[in-house]
Amino acid sequence: MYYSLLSNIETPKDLRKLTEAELPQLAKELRQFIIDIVSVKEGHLGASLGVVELTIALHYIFNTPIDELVWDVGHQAYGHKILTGRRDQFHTNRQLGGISGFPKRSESQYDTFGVGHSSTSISAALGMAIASQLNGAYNKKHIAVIGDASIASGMAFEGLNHAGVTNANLLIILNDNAIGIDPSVGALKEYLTEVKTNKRLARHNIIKALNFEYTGPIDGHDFGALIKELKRLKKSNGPQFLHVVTTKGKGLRQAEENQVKYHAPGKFDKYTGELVPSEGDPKPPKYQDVFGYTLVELASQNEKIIGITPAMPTGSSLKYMMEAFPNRAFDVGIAEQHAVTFAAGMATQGMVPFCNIYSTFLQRGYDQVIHDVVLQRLPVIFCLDRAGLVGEDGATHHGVFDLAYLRCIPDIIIFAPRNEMELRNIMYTAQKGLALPIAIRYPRGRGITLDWKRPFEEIPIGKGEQLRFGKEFAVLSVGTIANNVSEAIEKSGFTNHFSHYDMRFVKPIDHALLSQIFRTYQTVITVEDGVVTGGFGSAVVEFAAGQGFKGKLVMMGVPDRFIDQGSVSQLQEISGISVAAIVAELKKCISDQ
Ligand SMILES: Cc1ncc(C[n+]2csc(CCOP(=O)(O)OP(=O)(O)O)c2C)c(N)n1
Ligand SMILES: CC(=O)[C@@H](O)[C@H](O)COP(=O)(O)O
Ligand SMILES: [Mg+2]
Repeated sequence: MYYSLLSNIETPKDLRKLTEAELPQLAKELRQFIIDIVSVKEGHLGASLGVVELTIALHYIFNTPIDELVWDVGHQAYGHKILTGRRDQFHTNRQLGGISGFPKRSESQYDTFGVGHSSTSISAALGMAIASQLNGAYNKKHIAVIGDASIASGMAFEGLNHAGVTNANLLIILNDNAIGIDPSVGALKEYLTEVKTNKRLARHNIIKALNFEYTGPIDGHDFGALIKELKRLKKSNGPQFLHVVTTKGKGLRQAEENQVKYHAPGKFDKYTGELVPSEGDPKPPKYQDVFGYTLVELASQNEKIIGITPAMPTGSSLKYMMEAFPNRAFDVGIAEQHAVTFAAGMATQGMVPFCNIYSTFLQRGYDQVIHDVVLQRLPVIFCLDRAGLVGEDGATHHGVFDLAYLRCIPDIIIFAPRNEMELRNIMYTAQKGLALPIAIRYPRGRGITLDWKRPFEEIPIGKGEQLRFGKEFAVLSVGTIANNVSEAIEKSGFTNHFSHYDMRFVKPIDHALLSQIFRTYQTVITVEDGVVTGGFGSAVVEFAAGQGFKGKLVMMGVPDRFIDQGSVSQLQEISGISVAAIVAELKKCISDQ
């Protein structure tokens, strides 16, 4: 496609030179540009297609970057990036060394706030707005664009509650497409549906009740309606709320019809919209599916089992239990804090809650883990998907902190399966009844074997395993990074020199096995796909110090800095936990001997 208008836009100043009549043509080009690139480079699609008109209208009417625009989550900000100086870099989106898939302050002055996790936009924009007033910048507008799923989160309510008693120059735009990644849930979603279909409700508008000037709902694909309303809102002050209705995936038939799949569809044909089929032999299952299918299997045997996900039924594969046992599986919306405490409540009643949360998103429910679950020794089973380096989502999404942030809590069991069978077996073990809560962390992506659905076996709590015997050195790992270690030992050329232990449990760590290791070896290497600071290796080092170990300890793990986006193998290389990096360390042990 020839981008007659888009190719002339370097910044929103160029956009503002267009006539209103030219905006629909620009929208067409911007949509096509996003499709052209995302179809081959992958990324989030539906959300950005849905806000093309809104993005153009906001930069057209408001004086960005002086007026500050905050995108919630940020997965819908591709159009914003392309219109704000990053059109020619957009083909590097989410790749190593390229631009981030989310707004990022260090990337552009138009990215006013770094995002990736949801529901922060109202608080951030309110902070900016009140600070602007304190700084005497009374005419600056602060705009938060938030989706219907993200506004249902506790943080968003906290921001609304505060904003409603201020005179901040804050405009909140609710981009209501009635879907998150999966269909939106909850009473607020039902309320918004009624507002859209039954205007009588407007008299009892909850947003007005919170002291906002409310307008809408308006059609977010209609430039006439958008421009008129934004011009009006630009002139008024105080907390304002504009309810905009859009269609996720707008402009690509398949993306409109299958909004869940086209949230982030992978590669697709830019002309037909059809997904590019994955080729090759049958593949081992994704860990999320091992979790999802195993939970259904266990739930059919144990009626106390409950499944909980905060807004990720597809990503976590809890959807299988939601289909099989709709009364015992809950999507609670983007509400990690609630999900954790809801699970705690269930546990007090003798239920067996499996609370599945992406490792990175559990960070939001940290106090709930400590105060509501662990302090009360409630046997909640946390399944932390997307642990370790997740790849192209980058720094906001890597699940690398969990071992460190959980390990410092007393009375919690922490386990990382080495493969699919271990994930199944620890789920089986946990639902039989543990005296303490347990966190089971496993990575994004696929396992290692097609033959994963084997009979259940109980896993002894707190016991590690020796996988390989070698005479000189001990390598200790937890979780699936064991596969890198095994491969590295094979490739090192010194297989007889290295013992390999899968410690399995970071807490309680196997003291008997560690004692034996430190009595036997003078060099011990730990490997983990989490931060070295405070993680598994730290636990081993603390133990060694307690034993007065005088030999050499090497800790391999994610270094003490944020890791940006790239493929998992690229990021493992950067972090020093790739097969090649481990081989190099093993060879060094040999040469230092
Ligand atoms: C705290 C947190 N939990 C979960 C997610 C995963 N997530 C990313 S986008 C999304 C749905 C957002 O839906 P909505 O706000 O309606 O925006 P839309 O995609 O419809 O534009 C979810 C659940 C996240 N980014 N942050
Ligand atoms: C924006 C966001 O937070 C999600 O869309 C996330 O990118 C999903 O990650 P997975 O692709 O690993 O499910
Ligand atoms: Mg939505």
